[in-house]
Amino acid sequence: MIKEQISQAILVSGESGAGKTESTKMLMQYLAFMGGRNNNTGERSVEQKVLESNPVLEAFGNAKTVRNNNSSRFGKFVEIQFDGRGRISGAAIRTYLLERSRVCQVSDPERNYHCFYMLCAAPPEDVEKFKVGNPRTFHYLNQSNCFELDVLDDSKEYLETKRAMDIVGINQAEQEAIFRVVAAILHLGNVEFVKGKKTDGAEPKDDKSRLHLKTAADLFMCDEKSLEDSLSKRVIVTRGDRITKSLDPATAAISRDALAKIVYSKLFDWLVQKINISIGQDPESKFLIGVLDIYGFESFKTNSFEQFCINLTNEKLQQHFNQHVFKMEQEEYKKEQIDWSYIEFVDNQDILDLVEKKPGGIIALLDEACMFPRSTHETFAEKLYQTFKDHKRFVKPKLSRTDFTICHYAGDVTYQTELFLEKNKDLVVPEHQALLNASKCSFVSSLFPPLPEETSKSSKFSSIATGFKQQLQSLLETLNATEPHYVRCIKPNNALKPGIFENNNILQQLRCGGVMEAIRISTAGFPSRKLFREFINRFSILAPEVLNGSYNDVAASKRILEKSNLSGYQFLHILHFAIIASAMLFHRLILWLTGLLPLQVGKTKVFLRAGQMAELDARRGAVLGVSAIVIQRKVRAYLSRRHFNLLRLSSIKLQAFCRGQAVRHQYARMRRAAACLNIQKHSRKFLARKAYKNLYFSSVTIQAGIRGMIARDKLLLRKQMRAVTVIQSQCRRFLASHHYLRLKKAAITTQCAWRGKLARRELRNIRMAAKETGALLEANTKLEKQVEELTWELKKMQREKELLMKEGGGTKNIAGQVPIIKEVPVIDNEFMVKLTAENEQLKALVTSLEKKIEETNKLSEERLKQASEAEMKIIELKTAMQRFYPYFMLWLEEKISDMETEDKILRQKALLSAPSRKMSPESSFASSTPLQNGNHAQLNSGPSKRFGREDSRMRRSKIELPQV
Ligand SMILES: Nc1ncnc2c1ncn2[C@@H]1O[C@H](COP(=O)(O)OP(=O)(O)OP(=O)(O)O)[C@@H](O)[C@H]1O
Repeated sequence: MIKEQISQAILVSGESGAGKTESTKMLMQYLAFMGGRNNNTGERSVEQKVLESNPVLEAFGNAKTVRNNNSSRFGKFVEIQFDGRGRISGAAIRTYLLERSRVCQVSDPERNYHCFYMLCAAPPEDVEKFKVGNPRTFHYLNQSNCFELDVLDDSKEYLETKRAMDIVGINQAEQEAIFRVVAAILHLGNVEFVKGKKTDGAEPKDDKSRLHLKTAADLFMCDEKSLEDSLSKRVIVTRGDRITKSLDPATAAISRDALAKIVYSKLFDWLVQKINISIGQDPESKFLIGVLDIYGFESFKTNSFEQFCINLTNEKLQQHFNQHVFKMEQEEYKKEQIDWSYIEFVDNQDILDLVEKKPGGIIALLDEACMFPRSTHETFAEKLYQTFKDHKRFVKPKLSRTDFTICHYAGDVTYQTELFLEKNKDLVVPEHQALLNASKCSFVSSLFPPLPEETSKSSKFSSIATGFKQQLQSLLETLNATEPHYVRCIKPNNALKPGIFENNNILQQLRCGGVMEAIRISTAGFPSRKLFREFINRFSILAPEVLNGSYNDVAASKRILEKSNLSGYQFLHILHFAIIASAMLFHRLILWLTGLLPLQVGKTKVFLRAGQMAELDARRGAVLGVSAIVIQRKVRAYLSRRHFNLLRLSSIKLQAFCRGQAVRHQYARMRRAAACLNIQKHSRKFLARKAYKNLYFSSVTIQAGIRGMIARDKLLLRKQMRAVTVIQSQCRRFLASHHYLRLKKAAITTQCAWRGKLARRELRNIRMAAKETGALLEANTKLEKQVEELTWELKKMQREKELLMKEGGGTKNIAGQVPIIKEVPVIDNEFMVKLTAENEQLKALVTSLEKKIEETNKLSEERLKQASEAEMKIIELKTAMQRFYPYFMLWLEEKISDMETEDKILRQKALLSAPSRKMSPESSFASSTPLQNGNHAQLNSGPSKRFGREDSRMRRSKIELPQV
C-alpha cells in the first residue's frame, strides 16, 4: 500500500468452516501490528477495538451449523483506514445480510445464535432478571436437539461478551436492554396461537402462551394487549377507513416470527453501528485496507433464499476475480500487442444477468411477486420457468414444480422457492413498528424510530434481495478502487477434525473457489507486468549498461531480460520466427507453445509469466545481495576502521586522562603532605610560642610578685620605722605634756589659793573701812558689783579662751597677750578708771580673737574643700584602677594599701594630737607665765609645729576614712 500508494483489499473466501473468520482475525492482528501506533494514553487503540469487537459480533451473528460450530451468519467487510504515513487512523465494519430466518427456524443439529444460549447460561441473578432458564423450554431453541457445544462454554462466553461490550463502549443500561430484547424474543417464540373461540381470529393457545406473551411484553416494556393485537390483527387502511382484520393462527405465528426476526435484525444493526461509533472512522484517511470475510459458496440439500443471496455474492466476487485476472488482463494484452492466445475462462456474467438483470432477472421477478398480494411461491416459480426456459444457466428440475436450479460457476444449486417471497420482504409490520416505538424502554423504542409520514402510510414493499444487491454493488465499487488480493480458505475435511485431508472434497472446493481456473489462467497468462520505466528502474541492476543512455526503454528492457537469462528467453526468439513461419496452421500447437513463452515485451510494458517476476526479483536480490555484501564489506571496513580509530583515540584519551588523573592524585598527595608539614610546623610553632608565653608570663608574674613582695616588705619596714618614730615622739610628747600639765595644775592651784587669801584679806580690810564710812559702803557695794562683774567676765573670758584654744594653736600667742586679771582692791576712782581701761583692752582683745576665730573657720573650710577634692581623686583613681590590667591593679592596691597605712598613721597622729589641742588654752596660760618653766616653751614649739604639718594630712585621712 505504501509502496504503490494505492488502497488494498483482501478477499477471504471459502466454504463454511474453511477458516475465513480465523484467517481474517489473523490478518487483522497482522495489520494492527504493522500499522498500530504506540499508545501511551492508556486508551484502547482503533485496532484493539476492532479486534475486541469480534466477541460481540460473534455472539450475536454466529451460530453452530452443520459445517461449522462457530459459523458467521453474516458477511463482514472490515475497512481499516490509514493516514499518509501508513498508521491506522480509523476503521469501520460493514456487515452484509444477517441470516434472520435462523432466529425462528433452526434445523437439527444446528443451533440458533450463540447469544440465546449464553443468556440461558448466565449467572442466576441475570437468568432471574431476564426470566430465562433452560434453553429446552424455548421454541426458537428446541427445534434442534443441539443445545450445548463441546468447544464453547456458554456461561463463560456470556461474561466474555459482556466484557467485550464494555470495551466497545456499550454501557450497563444498554447491555441490560440488549439482553432483555434477546430474552423477549425467546418468550415471543413460545407464544402459540389457536383459532379464537368467539372470533375467527387467532388468540394465545393457553395460559402458558399468555404468560410468555406477558413476559415478552414486560421485557419489551410494552403493553401486553397491544403486543397480542399486533401479532393477531392487522389494520387495513382503505380510502379513509381503517378496518381491523383478525389473522388466522398460522398467519399470527408468521407475524410473531416476523416480529422476532425484525427485532433481532435491528438489534444486530444497532450493535454494528455502536461498534463503529466506538472505533471511530477517519474521514481524512489516505488509504484503506479492506478485509472481506464473507460466506462462501453454499449448496445444501435444501437451499433457500439465504443460499440464493450467498451464492449471488460469490458469483459477484468471482466476477470481480475474473475481471481482474482474465478480462482486464486480456484486454491489456490486446492493447499492448503482445503474442498471446485467448485464455478460456468461465465468465459468469450470464449468471449475474440471470439473477440481477433489471428488468427480467430472478430478483426483479421475486420483487414483482412480493408486490402482488396474491402471489405465491408457485406463481413465482412458474414465472421463473416461463421467463428462463431457454436460459442455459437456468434449469427446471424434473421432479419439482416449485424448485429451480442455477448453474453457478462453482456448480449447480437447486433452490426451494417456498419461503422466497416471505424472506424477501423487508417489511416492518406497521403494528409492530407502532408497538415497539411506544415501548417504555428507550433502547427498544430507538430500534424502531417513527417512520416518515409517507413511508408509514404507503405500504410500499422493500426487497431484501434488491437491498442486498445494492450493498454488493457498493462493496464491489469499494473493491474496484483497491488492489485486490485473494485468500482462498480450503476446508480439509467435513468432520471438523484435525489431520484428515479429504482429496475429492478439497478438489471440489478448489474448483468451486475458481482456484483451478485461476491457476490455469496464471500459467497461460502474464500475471506480472511492469511499465518499461518501472521495469528498468527495478531491474537495471541486472544490466547496468542500459543506464548509459545508448538504450531506449524497449531496448533497455530487452537487454535486461537477455542478460537476466530467464529460462526460455533465448528460445523465445527462435520460437517466434518458427511461429511466423508456420503461419496459422497449427493453431492449437501455437497456443500450447505460446503458453510456454516465458515473457513478452509489449508497447509500454514487459509481461512476465507466473514466477518470472519472482525469478527476476531473486536475480536482482542475488545481485543486490552481492552488492550488499560488497557494500557491507566496505561499510564494515569503514565502520571497523572508524571504530578502531575511535577506540585508539578513546584509549589515548583514556590513557591521558588516567595518567593525568594519576599525576593529579600524586600531586594532590604531595600537596597534602606539604600542607601537613606546614600545618605541623605552624602548630608546633604555635604550641612552642604558647608554652614560651606561658613560661614568660609566669616568670614575669613571679618576678613581679617577688619584687612587689620585697618592695612591700621594704615599705612596710619603712612605715614601721616611721610609725615607731612617731610612737616614740608621741610617747615622749605625752610624757612631757603630762609632766607639764601636772606642774601647771599645781602652779594654778597654788596661785588661786594665794590670790584667794590675798583677796579675802583685802575684803576684810575694805569691810573694815566701809564700816567706817557710809560712803565707803556705797562705794564698797559698787566695788563688789564690779568685782562680781569682773569675776563673771573673767569666767567668760576663760571660757572663750578655752574655746579659742580648742580651735587653733594660733590663739596661743593671743592668749599670751590676755592680761591676767588681778584682784585689785577697790580703793578709788583711779583704780576704777584703770579697770575700765583694762576692760576696754579686754574688749578689743575679744574682738580681735573673734576675728581670728573667723579666719580659722575660713581655713578649716578650705581644708574641707581640699579634703573633698582628695576624695574625688581617690574615686577617679579607683575607677581607673578597675579598667587597667591586673598588674596595674596590684600596683594600685599597693598604693591604696600604702595610703591606707598612711591614713591609719594619720589617724593615730590625729588621735595623738587631740590632747595637745585640749592643752592649748592651758599652754597659753603657761606661755602667759614664761618665767615658771623653760621646758614648757620647748614642748610647746617643737612637737606642736610638727603636728601642725601633720595636722592637714591627719584631717585628710579622717575625710578619706569612710571612702576606703
Ligand atoms: N488456521 C486454523 N487453524 C486451526 N483451526 C482453524 C483454523 N482456521 C479455522 N479453524 C477451525 O475451523 C473452525 C471454523 O473456522 P471459521 O469460523 O474461521 O470458518 P469460516 O470459514 O469463517 O466459516 P463460516 O463461513 O461458517 O463462518 C474454527 O472454529 C476453528 O476451529
